Amino acid sequence: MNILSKINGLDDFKKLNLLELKKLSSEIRKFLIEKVSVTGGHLASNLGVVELTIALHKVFNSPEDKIIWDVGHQAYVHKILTGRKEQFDTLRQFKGLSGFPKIKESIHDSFETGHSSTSISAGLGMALARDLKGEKYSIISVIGDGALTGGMAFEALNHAGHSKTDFIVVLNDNEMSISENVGGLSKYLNRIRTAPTYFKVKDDVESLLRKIPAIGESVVRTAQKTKDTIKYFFVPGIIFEELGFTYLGPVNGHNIEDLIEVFKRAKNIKGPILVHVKTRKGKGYSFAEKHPDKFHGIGPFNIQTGKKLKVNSSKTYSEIFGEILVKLAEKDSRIVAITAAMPSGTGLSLFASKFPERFYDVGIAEQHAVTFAAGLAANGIRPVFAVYSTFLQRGYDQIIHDVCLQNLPVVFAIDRAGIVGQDGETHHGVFDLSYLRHIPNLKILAPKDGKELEKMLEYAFKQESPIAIRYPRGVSEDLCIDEKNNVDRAEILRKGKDVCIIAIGKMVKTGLEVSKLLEKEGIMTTVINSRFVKPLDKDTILNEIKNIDTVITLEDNVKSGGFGCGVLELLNENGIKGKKFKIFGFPDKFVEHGSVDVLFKEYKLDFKSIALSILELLKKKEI
Ligand SMILES: Cc1ncc(C[n+]2csc(CCOP(=O)(O)OP(=O)(O)O)c2C)c(N)n1
Ligand SMILES: CC(=O)[C@@H](O)[C@H](O)COP(=O)(O)O
Ligand SMILES: [Mg+2]
Repeated sequence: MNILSKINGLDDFKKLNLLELKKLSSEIRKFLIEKVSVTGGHLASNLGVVELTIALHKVFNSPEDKIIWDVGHQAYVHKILTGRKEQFDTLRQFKGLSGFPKIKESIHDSFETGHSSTSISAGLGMALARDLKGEKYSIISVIGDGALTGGMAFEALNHAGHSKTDFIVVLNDNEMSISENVGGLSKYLNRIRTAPTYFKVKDDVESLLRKIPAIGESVVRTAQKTKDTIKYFFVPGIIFEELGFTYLGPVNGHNIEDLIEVFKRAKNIKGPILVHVKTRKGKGYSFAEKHPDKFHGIGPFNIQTGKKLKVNSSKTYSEIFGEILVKLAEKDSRIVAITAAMPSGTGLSLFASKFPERFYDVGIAEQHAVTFAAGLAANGIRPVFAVYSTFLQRGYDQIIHDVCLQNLPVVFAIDRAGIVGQDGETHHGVFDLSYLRHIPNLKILAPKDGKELEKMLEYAFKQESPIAIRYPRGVSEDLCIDEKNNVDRAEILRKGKDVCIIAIGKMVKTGLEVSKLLEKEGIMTTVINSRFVKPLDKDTILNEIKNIDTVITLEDNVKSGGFGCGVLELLNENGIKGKKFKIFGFPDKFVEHGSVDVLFKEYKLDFKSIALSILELLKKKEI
């Protein structure tokens, strides 16, 4: 690591010659593999953008010039070059280096990302602000071919193209989203990947055509009028040209010289430019090149074998969901499944292989996915949209306007609800209970374990109205199962006279642990597994708290507008007064990255901290 060890920031980097840059790219790859094999992280995307990032930083001058990384999972090389390589041992750990761009981490991180397809909108906003202030520098948005499938990216291209402002979009095309990329645009990009590199602007082609006697003026006129002409054959990125961009490319994204040349050219052309760069996801590490999906986001692994280090044999909630869905779909041919570019993460791969004709990967298009599900349901099909809690935030209006207003039987299987861990602020699923609970017609459930998820899914497909089931990231630890108890009622797990704990989802386990700990202190608790966030099982809850002075709720959602607020509303509406009441959930702040256990302790939501808080509460008089 001769060259890398001497680089402590962009000033050192800027002095390197081409040969040194080439060596540096190999050293960076080795460094990334070594570090991510220990901490885990988004390896394959970063291995693919080594030369691209080097060339960008060689041609542009960060932080004056601003680079915006779409999704931001591929910004590790940028972090290395901008003075953060020493922090890589702490990557994605609590208080350590974030896996995404963070303004507080560096002045070279000009905009924060985590969710996809935002970089062009943000870049355009920054470019137009620059123009308004009369300033001069470059703004570069780097977006992947997967992120380009998101609707926002198109909205922004449409706006940027006619804005005529100086703005560069770098399309990092590796033919992959997390899984294989999907859709018509992806097919179009595949076609133009093989075209010769094209550095001229569309107008040049027209003047070239004019000079060919056999073609001449009339063809140019026709070319200007119709889309199906020779002009479209000559200009590979015509879609972008028609939107108002100058298209440059396709360029080999692993050739630093070519990249430097194209970026220099882009820097000097006026108006919006799109540079199409072809890269290979996982480049330089055979296992990641072969399985870019597995190495997209990976836990600690063995570098020699490419195998994950920690293998937990228990099933994850996603796997359980996928398996049950297949069973249900075998019995009911109306059941179909939708994903927005997360087939494996949501556990839908099995369903996709069993029922390819009933499986839809719509790309990174959560809004479309929700309304598409509404359309299917409106025409007699039973869709389930399996989606991470944080990404469903994108579909909020569609849930209200297209699904719930018409009371359509769409099932939302909301994965990664609660704290997800190392991805941090942008990815924790701690808002869903609050952004869903106030929507009329929607039922919201959360299972205490995998077995209950199974029952809840069966229940969901029997409903004639929308229903959301939310469950956490990771493996399910089975608690007790009450065969007689249907999931349409709350479940009483323990009975006690001093405190009533009403818990939802994975916090039911915590509730039981709290209860056992308090019992050692002579405090007897009732523990209710609410199962429903909405509608609450009013009869069970009111009956159980009748003779108990202290009521607490547990949830892995923010407190504001969440499950506890729902219980509080229930008590209020039923005239229940004079009890001590406390909501345990996440506070009104963005929760940082770190392991799930560490974060629960940090926010005093582990069972010991909760038990201590309850003891405090019992000492106090009424609140
Ligand atoms: C709104 C949203 N939906 C889903 C995701 C999950 N996600 C993260 S990266 C990714 C694939 C992105 O593909 P691409 O932009 O081509 O980048 P690559 O990993 O290929 O470099 C997906 C689906 C996300 N971050 N944001
Ligand atoms: C960057 C991104 O949004 C995804 O890659 C996400 O990190 C996946 O999370 P899981 O590891 O929970 O599937
Ligand atoms: Mg890609």
